[in-house]
Amino acid sequence: MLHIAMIGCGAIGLSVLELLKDDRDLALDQVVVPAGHLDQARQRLAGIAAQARVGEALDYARRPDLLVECAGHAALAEHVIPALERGIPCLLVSIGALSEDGLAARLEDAARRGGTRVELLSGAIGGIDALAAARVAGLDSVVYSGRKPSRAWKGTPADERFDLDGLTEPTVIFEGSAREASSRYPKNANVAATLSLAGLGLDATRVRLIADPTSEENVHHYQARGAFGEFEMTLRGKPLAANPKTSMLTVLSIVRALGNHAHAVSI
Ligand SMILES: NC(=O)C1=CN([C@@H]2O[C@H](COP(=O)(O)OP(=O)(O)OC[C@H]3O[C@@H](n4cnc5c(N)ncnc54)[C@H](O)[C@@H]3O)[C@@H](O)[C@H]2O)C=CC1
Ligand SMILES: O=C([O-])CC(=O)C(=O)O
Repeated sequence: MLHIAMIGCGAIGLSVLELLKDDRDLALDQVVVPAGHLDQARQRLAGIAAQARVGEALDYARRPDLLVECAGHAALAEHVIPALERGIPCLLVSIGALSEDGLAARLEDAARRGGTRVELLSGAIGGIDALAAARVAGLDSVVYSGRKPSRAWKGTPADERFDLDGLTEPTVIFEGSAREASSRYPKNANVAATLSLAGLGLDATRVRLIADPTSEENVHHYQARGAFGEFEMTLRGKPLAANPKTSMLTVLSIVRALGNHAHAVSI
């Protein structure tokens, strides 16, 4: 039995728990959310994981075997780094946080000092195995575009620059490096950071973000070229009903990763 702690209990966290509630190899012991969200999290968990302790910090007395983060960028410094330092292995989806200066080095250092490992999950994108393998022989270019329905860009810097409700055709709302995309769009450009860390890095990976009033999908497309040859991938993800910014595949990638840790066979 694998005892897990979860950081965050929003659209991703609840969907993950719903899918895992009958898995006898996994037990959710703890959920961490900010102080203002404790009651809401307890209510949300009542039907699916009533046994879980809900707190604003991890209870190290009930040491989890594995911690999974699905909370947002701030959670890395607040919860993930301290857990790694104490030797708890961690799975992350808020990969864009690593665009912050020095944070990737702090994360790696914490894992080394704790004698443990941190795994960056593929989240809403696929092909990370191929991209990271291709990098071994050298990559020349990686170009990514992320296209989401207009409503997914509400509350982002694009909301200030564009009349999102008035758009009638696909509109480029950002063009630049993955580093800039990740820090300006923390809830919408984690995929850009994931591709960068698997591939050419945050500064050399080119990113285009698009608000598309004609689409109901989160469409991720990238093209990689290098010594290995080239490949191209398009992923048309369905957004979660509870959060239109987030694709369902993100949830499934966490469920897969947890299963791989808990079960006898991993794939
Ligand atoms: N790698 C990928 O492909 C993707 C990554 N993400 C990441 O996952 C995060 C969560 O996504 P959703 O569940 O859709 O968001 P959400 O807004 O529905 O839920 C966020 C949850 O985290 C909690 N939370 C917020 N700040 C926290 C903190 N500092 N410490 C602990 N808990 C905190 C909130 O109380 C809430 O329960 C996003 O912010 C994004 O960083 C999201 C989509 C794709
Ligand atoms: O869920 C998605 O489609 C991708 C996403 O939000 C991100 O890259 O942060």
